Parts: sequence; C-alpha cells; structure tokens
Amino acid sequence: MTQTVAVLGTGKIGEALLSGMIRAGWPTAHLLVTTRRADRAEELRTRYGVETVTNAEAAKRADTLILAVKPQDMGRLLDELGPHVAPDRLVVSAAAGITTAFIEERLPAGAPVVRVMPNTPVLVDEGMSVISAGSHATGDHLAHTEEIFGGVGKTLRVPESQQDAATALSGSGPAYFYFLVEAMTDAGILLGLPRAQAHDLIVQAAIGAAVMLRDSGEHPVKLREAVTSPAGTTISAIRELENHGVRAALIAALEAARDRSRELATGNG
Ligand SMILES: NC(=O)C1=CN([C@@H]2O[C@H](COP(=O)(O)OP(=O)(O)OC[C@H]3O[C@@H](n4cnc5c(N)ncnc54)[C@H](OP(=O)(O)O)[C@@H]3O)[C@@H](O)[C@H]2O)C=CC1
Ligand SMILES: O=C(O)[C@@H]1CCC=N1
Repeated sequence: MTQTVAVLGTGKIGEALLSGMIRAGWPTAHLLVTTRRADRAEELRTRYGVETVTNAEAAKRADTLILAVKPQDMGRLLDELGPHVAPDRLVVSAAAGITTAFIEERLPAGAPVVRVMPNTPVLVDEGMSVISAGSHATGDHLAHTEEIFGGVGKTLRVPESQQDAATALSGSGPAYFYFLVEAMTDAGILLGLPRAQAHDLIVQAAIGAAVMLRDSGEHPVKLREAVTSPAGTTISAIRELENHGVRAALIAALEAARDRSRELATGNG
C-alpha cells in the first residue's frame, strides 16, 4: 500500500522535493502539503494537483511528515504539531542545524525522527541528500527516507555528528558553484566577450568538468594537471588564484557555513 507523505512548509526546498516525488511517480493522491499563506496553497494546488491541508490534518493523515520550514520556524511548527502526531508516524526534517533531539523533545515519546540535508538540484534529479537517524529511527525508517529522496538524486547516510559539515559542503554547495559561475562570467565581460556568450562558455565548462569529475574516476588534481600546460595559460591563472588565497577562502567559507549550521541548532537563529 502506498504511504501518504506530507510536506510541511512548502517553500523552495519543499516544492523542489514535491515536484521531484511527482516526477518519480509518487501518486498525487498520496501527497499532502501545508503552507502558511492561502495564496501559496492555491498556487501549489494549481501547479501540482495536490491537496493542501493544515499542519494538524497532515499530522493525522500522513504516514511520513517532511518538515521543510526554516530552522527559526521549527519550534513553533513542532509546538503546533506535537499533540497531533501519533508515535508511529515518521518525522523527517530537512532543516539546517536542527537536531533530531530538538525534534524528539517536542514530539510524543518514542517518535521516529530522521534528519536529512538535501540540496536544490533535487529539482533536476541530481540532488544530494545526506541522511541521519534520530534515536528512535530504525533501518526501515532510513530506507523509507532513502526511497523518497533517492527518487531525486543520490543519498548518503552519515552519523548525525557529521550533518553540520555535510550541510556546509552539499546543502549549501550549489550556491558556491553559482557564485563561481557569476564571477567567471564577469571576468569574461572584462575580457571583452558578450555576457550571453561568456555565460554559455562558463556553464558548459562547469558541466563538462562536473561530468568528468563524476565519470572519470580521476582525482581532481589529475584532471587539473591535464589542463595545465607548461608555460601555458592555465598555470598563469592558477598562480593568481593561489596569490589571492582562493583555496584558503573556500576552506574558511565552508567552516563558517558549518559553524552557522551549529548555531541554528537552537531554533533561535
Ligand atoms: N534552500 C535550500 O537550498 C535548502 C534548504 N534547506 C532547509 O529547508 C528549509 C526550508 O528552506 P527554504 O525552502 O529555502 O525556505 P522557504 O522560506 O522557501 O520555505 C519555507 C516555507 O515554510 C513556510 N512555513 C513557515 N512556517 C510554516 C508553518 N507553521 N506551516 C506551514 N508552512 C510554514 C514558509 O511560509 P512563508 O512563505 O509564508 O514564510 C515558507 O513557504 C530550511 O530549514 C532550510 O534550512 C535544506 C537544504 C537546502
Ligand atoms: O542557507 C541555508 O541555510 C540553507 C541550508 C542549506 C542550503 N540552504
């Protein structure tokens, strides 16, 4: 029997997941969504043909509840949900920083909780979802979570102690690549190329590089060396990247993201 899944807080990541589940063949009759605003509910009904309900109704009717509100809204949502969640319901949180312990404290004793950090490429079925079990979640709960998120990309199980780091790398990860593309497109403008052409060149270089990274099995250093001819163009660029501390900047940036995820654990932000 198909289980019913509810997405609570259907914003950017909630909608990305919802659309992916529908693409993966999840029957819309077994999907529920909740929103804070009526106009957003209307938009989702029209776009996906899914039923929109209150959080309390979702808690009563769905077998699995996916919480996709901001970390700062999680405490309030759980206060509203807590009394309506039966102990056999699986609660999956996609919120950055929020621990399974934070959620468990606000649900009936023994409720199974799974923490997941997805990323926006779930929209194109190339997501990465990092999954950790709370203290009452079983192998079956993890497998069910993988079934949902595996339909829109890869999944990886990690101990919850690694979730803040995973959030810094893969939850936020796409943003760093968009930032690089934006900056490199600006460089193309400086070098005199039309913006559209600069954009296309950089995006195709990014796609080509990403596919080679994924499919060649080669270490990134090897792939970079193959581009870097003696006394050539690439090494001149690499020297500037090193001179400007780009490697150190990336390490510091991801450390800051990891620290911010830890701060969000309190739900106060
Ligand atoms: N964006 C991303 O790339 C990723 C985000 N996440 C996590 O996903 C969560 C959501 O992020 P994101 O989608 O970007 O944020 P959004 O603000 O786009 O989505 C959150 C949605 O939840 C709604 N909401 C808030 N409170 C309630 C409530 N009580 N009942 C129903 N709906 C509610 C908000 O409504 P309203 O519009 O009225 O505010 C909003 O539409 C965050 O916890 C984030 O850490 C995880 C991985 C990646
Ligand atoms: O920026 C954020 O907090 C969310 C979590 C990971 C990606 N976006």
